[in-house]
Amino acid sequence: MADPKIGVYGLGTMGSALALNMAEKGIDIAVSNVTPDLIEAFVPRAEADGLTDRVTTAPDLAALVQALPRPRLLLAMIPSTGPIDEMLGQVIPMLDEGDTVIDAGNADFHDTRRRAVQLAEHGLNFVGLGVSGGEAGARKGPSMMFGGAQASWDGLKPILEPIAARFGDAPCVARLGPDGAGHFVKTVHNGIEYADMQMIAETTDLLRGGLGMSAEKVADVLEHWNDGALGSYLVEITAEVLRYADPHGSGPMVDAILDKAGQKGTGRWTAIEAVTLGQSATMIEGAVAARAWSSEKPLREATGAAFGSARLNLAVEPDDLEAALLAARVIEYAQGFRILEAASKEYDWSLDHAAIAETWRAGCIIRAKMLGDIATAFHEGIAADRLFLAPAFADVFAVGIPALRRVVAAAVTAGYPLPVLSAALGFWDTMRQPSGTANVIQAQRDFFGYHGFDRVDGKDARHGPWWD
Ligand SMILES: NC(=O)c1ccc[n+]([C@@H]2O[C@H](COP(=O)([O-])OP(=O)(O)OC[C@H]3O[C@@H](n4cnc5c(N)ncnc54)[C@H](OP(=O)(O)O)[C@@H]3O)[C@@H](O)[C@H]2O)c1
Ligand SMILES: O=C(O)[C@H](O)[C@@H](O)[C@H](O)[C@H](O)COP(=O)(O)O
Repeated sequence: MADPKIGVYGLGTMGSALALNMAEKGIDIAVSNVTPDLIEAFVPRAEADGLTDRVTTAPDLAALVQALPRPRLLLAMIPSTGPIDEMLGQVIPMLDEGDTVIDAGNADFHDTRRRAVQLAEHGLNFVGLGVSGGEAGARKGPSMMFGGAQASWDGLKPILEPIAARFGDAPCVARLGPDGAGHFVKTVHNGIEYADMQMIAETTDLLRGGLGMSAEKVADVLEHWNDGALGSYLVEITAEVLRYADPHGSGPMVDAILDKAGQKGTGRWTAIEAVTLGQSATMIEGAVAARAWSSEKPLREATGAAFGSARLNLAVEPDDLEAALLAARVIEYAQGFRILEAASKEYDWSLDHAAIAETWRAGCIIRAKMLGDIATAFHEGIAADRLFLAPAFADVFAVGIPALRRVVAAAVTAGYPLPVLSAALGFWDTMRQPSGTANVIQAQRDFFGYHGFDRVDGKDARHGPWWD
């Protein structure tokens, strides 16, 4: 058996899939896990795929480090909170100058920046690798967002490119910047994922609850949309899940699922970073809020009992829903790239937004046809804070905004909650106002707090007459 090129620590859902992907692409690997069960479970899977010759199993972290030739490449696919710090505490003394540790989990980029500094103090490299695509993506080709030194990228590229998803011939992996840049881009990816999932759920509710369609019929509609400009992994899988019947009951499987959404944090982190960077991403915030509110089912039941939960007849056209969702999706990506641009400036990352869009074209959860147009728009020079002004989307908005307005108006009138679709319209109508309402805010702030304001005419009088 040849020397392993890389070690994989953590053989859970993602780690085991990524390891098999590497072995399948001809990369010799060593693997281990904190508990032996997942190591034992991994071996027969490697055997079943005919990959045993590529795999060295190690009983624990120390043996895994020993199994790796120097300079070592050690990839961890474990929870990126406490467990990664625990692991680093154990492994740093075992490693030698020039070795590299890769955190491929969903880490908070602040932690990644801190860990990069920590390892550098020991002459070690730390890479924050955002990995997207779920289990299937990890196994057959994920999208990967690399944050770390150029030298680390040069060393890992021969491993990451062969295992990555491909859009045409292009591998969906790129070095996006130093230290936390990769994990930050992955976090925003997940924020957009939250907003897209919520928008599709809101639209499904309008089609089922509002237009009385069966789950099967909605699946037909989404499948049709997926053949068009809305083509994307999330529209595709929503159509698929709507077709499943409940094996333990009767009716559609989705109706057997409790309407309380989980969240592990990346959406929340995106919203927090956006606000901190002065880039409020209302669609992502709306999606995070919708998940949080969904967990308060008893309160929703009590409020419905107290004030009625009935919804009125909904008068919308399915074509309007399609056009509205498409326009809202452009705004959702635009809000995402505004956060990325703000962070790029704040942390001096010089993010290449076209490369980010290209990395998201295949393998990841938010992969969508639209990402091709987005990448082209950036190559053609659109600024990252105004993707919605790209000529490629002018027609989308010409049709989609009036449709979105009709959909939101009808839904609001009929009592259908649209935290994310309505946020899209709120953003659009705010950004297209040359003169907004902030003058009143400035007057109020000055009135109660002497905060001052700038005058339209530029005159040097920063406080109102209420102070005279
Ligand atoms: N699932 C996804 O769709 C997905 C996609 C992209 C990224 N991610 C990220 O990938 C990482 C792994 O997720 P997963 O879905 O593979 O989770 P998972 O199936 O729950 O596996 C977690 C892995 O971490 C190990 N582990 C847990 N606590 C540990 C500790 N204190 N020290 C060392 N190892 C520990 C587990 O080993 P034991 O089971 O033996 O404890 C297991 O190997 C997470 O950061 C997650 O956010 C997940
Ligand atoms: O890109 C991906 O492969 C997914 O986004 C992945 O990272 C994971 O499934 C989410 O983090 C789940 O997040 P929630 O549990 O917060 O929905």
